[in-house]
Amino acid sequence: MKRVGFVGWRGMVGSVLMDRMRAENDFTWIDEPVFFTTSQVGQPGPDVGRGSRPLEDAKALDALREMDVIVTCQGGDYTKSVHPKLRASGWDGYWIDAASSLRMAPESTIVLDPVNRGVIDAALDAGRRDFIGGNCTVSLMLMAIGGLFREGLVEWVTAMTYQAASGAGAKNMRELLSQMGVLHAAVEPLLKDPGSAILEIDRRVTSAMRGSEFPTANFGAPLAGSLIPWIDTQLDNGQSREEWKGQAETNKILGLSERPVPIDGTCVRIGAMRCHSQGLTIKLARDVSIAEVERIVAGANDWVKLVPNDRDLSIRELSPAVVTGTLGVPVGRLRKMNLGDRYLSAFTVGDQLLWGAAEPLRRMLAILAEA
Ligand SMILES: NC(=O)C1=CN([C@@H]2O[C@H](COP(=O)(O)OP(=O)(O)OC[C@H]3O[C@@H](n4cnc5c(N)ncnc54)[C@H](OP(=O)(O)O)[C@@H]3O)[C@@H](O)[C@H]2O)C=CC1
Ligand SMILES: N[C@@H](CC(=O)OP(=O)(O)O)C(=O)O
Repeated sequence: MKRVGFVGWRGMVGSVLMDRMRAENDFTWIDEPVFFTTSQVGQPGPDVGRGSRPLEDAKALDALREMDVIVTCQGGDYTKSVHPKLRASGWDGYWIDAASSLRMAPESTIVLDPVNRGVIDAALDAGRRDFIGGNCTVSLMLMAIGGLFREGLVEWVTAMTYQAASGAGAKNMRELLSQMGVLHAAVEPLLKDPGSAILEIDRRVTSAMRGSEFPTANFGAPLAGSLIPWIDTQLDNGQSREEWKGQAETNKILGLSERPVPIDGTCVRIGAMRCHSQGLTIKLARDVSIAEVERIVAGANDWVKLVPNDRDLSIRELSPAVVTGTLGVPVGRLRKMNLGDRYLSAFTVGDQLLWGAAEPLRRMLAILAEA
């Protein structure tokens, strides 16, 4: 592959992408990686094995037009401002993007190749040029239960999510930790005394959380010791945009837009660092045994990991603390519900910066290199 331009490579998602590309030796098959920036033009770029070159201007269309592929993790505003101008100028390179702005555009393909390689290949054959990473929650849900969709077993899904601070950005991760620190500081002396009254500890924690000094500039509300039941903007139908993405993106990823599978739920921010968890209720298209469900789920891709519905295993393996920083997507708590034989309950956890953001982009670049 000739010239590949990287925009947004030093941000949080971009850094995870760079780490994964280094780990997989992906830079060895790129003739000329070119690093762009919106704020550090001329400063030394990263050394990915052939010395550092000065950073190029990410808004300079002439420099971008030289690229065969552009990979951007810079964000939606950048995409909205640069992509249309590049395409209008006749640039016909491949655009690989982490941001949501272009996902639902008819010309775009949402990439999650362990789940929709066929859709990606058909798009390439049709001459498509825009390949966009999916929403983290959607991608992680499909990595977990893609096998059930593939077998046509899903009549509908509700997803109740437990989403990490990282989905809101690096500043929010810092704010979560600052909030935790303030809460701890408010009760540190009492914690050291095993005889102190727990209700006094709780009173001081609540008072700190509600105090005007509590750091909430980024989340707008306490997250440590609490939760926030809204992610992204408000839509007229009462959904949050994050909830809307569940059905819209899943069906686009799977190529089911003509007969969409209904998907809905409630998306909630919790105090995890970078793993999103989801409690899923799935109405099966027909009654299938749990053993068969487990076989289908476990065999869907190389990263999904079936966790037997056992108390100790669930506590040990279905947890953000265990999954964070890994590509594994555990799925467990699989059981039929009191609601009836076709109602399946499941719980899954995944790193939202890996399969939720960077990994599908890295793999799309690799697919282009193979083509
Ligand atoms: N966060 C997430 O979970 C997900 C994010 N995305 C998409 O990816 C986009 C980027 O998200 P994210 O990586 O969180 O954004 P970041 O804020 O971490 O980085 C975006 C850009 O900010 C600039 N920047 C300014 N100051 C710094 C600094 N101190 N350290 C690093 N970069 C800095 C960099 O651009 P420059 O070099 O030009 O200054 C960087 O590329 C999002 O807008 C979203 O569209 C997609 C899926 C998940
Ligand atoms: N909205 C997601 C993160 C994200 O960036 O999503 P999207 O790529 O769909 O904008 C979250 O807050 O957890």
